[in-house]
Amino acid sequence: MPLKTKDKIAIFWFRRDLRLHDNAGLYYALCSDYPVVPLFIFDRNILDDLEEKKDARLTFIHDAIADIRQELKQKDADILVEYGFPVKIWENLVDEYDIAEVYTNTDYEPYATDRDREVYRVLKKKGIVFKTCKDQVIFEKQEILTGQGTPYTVFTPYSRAWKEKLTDFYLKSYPTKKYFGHFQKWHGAALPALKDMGFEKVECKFPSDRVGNALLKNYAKDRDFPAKEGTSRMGIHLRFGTVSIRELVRRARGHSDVYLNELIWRDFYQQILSNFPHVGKGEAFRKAYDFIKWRYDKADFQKWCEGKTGYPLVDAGMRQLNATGFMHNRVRMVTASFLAKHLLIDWRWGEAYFAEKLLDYDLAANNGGWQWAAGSGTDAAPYFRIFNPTSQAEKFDPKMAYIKKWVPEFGTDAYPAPMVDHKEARERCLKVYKAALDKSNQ
Ligand SMILES: Cc1cc2nc3c(=O)[nH]c(=O)nc-3n(C[C@H](O)[C@H](O)[C@H](O)COP(=O)(O)OP(=O)(O)OC[C@H]3O[C@@H](n4cnc5c(N)ncnc54)[C@H](O)[C@@H]3O)c2cc1C
Repeated sequence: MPLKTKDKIAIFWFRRDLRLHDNAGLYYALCSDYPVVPLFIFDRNILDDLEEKKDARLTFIHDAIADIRQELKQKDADILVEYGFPVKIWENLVDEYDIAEVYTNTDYEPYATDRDREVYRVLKKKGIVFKTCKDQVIFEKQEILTGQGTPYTVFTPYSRAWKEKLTDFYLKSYPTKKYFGHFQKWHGAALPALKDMGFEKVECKFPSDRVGNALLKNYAKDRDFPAKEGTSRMGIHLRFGTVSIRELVRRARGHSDVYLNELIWRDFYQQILSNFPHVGKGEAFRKAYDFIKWRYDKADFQKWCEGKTGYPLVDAGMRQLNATGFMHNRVRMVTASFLAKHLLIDWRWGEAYFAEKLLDYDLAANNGGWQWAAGSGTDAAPYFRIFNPTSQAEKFDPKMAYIKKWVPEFGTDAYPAPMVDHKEARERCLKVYKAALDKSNQ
């Protein structure tokens, strides 16, 4: 049966939480007094900006929605899937259906915050309650503060406070399954195909959504070596919410403190973005670093993008990124540092390139990682500590297995000479950074 316009319903709006299990907002919707209709919007404000029409992230999202739909069908329920501009879509939905309440999970990115404010206005005009829930992080914005009531800007004390506050209460799973009978019973139209939205399905194997015991056991010793499969590849699942952060933290606790720490980094950068929104608007966390005279050299940037810098670890990383949409964390740090410090190219160019390519792209973590590498971010190592890409390769890829995989011509005449000399680039960087910081002190 189709969705009837006279039924009074609650809507649960999926965004970065594409799962039916352990989902906070969905749980509260299912506990409301109204039958629940799930909704997903393919958002043209985001999609229209994607130049690559074979974007694997779209395939991932589409697959996740199809899985949700499949599960709902077993309960005689369905999901409303729209394509367009969210505010406009909501204006239509409130006219068409008798909506009592709307539930969703908070999305902390600046675009999402602005969009939700607009949607709130549309709903309010009709007297519809809009409830947002914490789901994406363990602790949000104001939950972990210093003794002075200010946000932490240094990771180590933040992580200590985070661990002190953590109790089982924050990790409890939301038992949505118990309430699956509260979905509205109806059958909708087929999902819009990717090609109807101007995209193509990408044939690729996404990482599993499971983190095995062996991985957690060896994580501390293996995670820094890009040739090993030593990290969990949970990035894309956490980005789109196909895995619950509470579930992962429960797995990490008691198995790997080092892994838990990485999950805390994720919360840390989310709260930085919420508490210091200027970082999400193209500004350095430490304003003094915006005095740096960057080189906007397109040809050099292109060499970096293509993995043709003549520094094999940097090149391997960039080629892994271009070919797979993934880059190992250690190599993300080295490639980012190389762009900002060796090439003195504005880190924002690199940030944008990663945003386009990474399957696990997340504004808060990406911006945090880039600003860390450029020295302008939180908790930064002093700017004069500059990664040496050659010694990083010797230390973390000692048998050159990673390099040989991605840069097979390394060691032959076909491989380019280093595009900058490490020592000279280092000195140039120190000079330019110092001049900027001196200027900001004037
Ligand atoms: C320049 C730069 C850009 C980055 N861009 C992103 C990004 O767009 N999206 C992203 O999720 N991570 C980003 N990171 C952090 C990190 O590199 C990735 O989270 C990690 O490599 C993903 O692989 P994994 O899932 O196997 O990680 P694992 O090592 O298995 O870690 C598990 C999870 O912990 C979280 N995590 C781990 N390290 C960090 C970190 N430093 N900051 C925040 N969260 C972390 C991620 O959610 C990750 O999936 C970036 C790091 C740097 C230096």
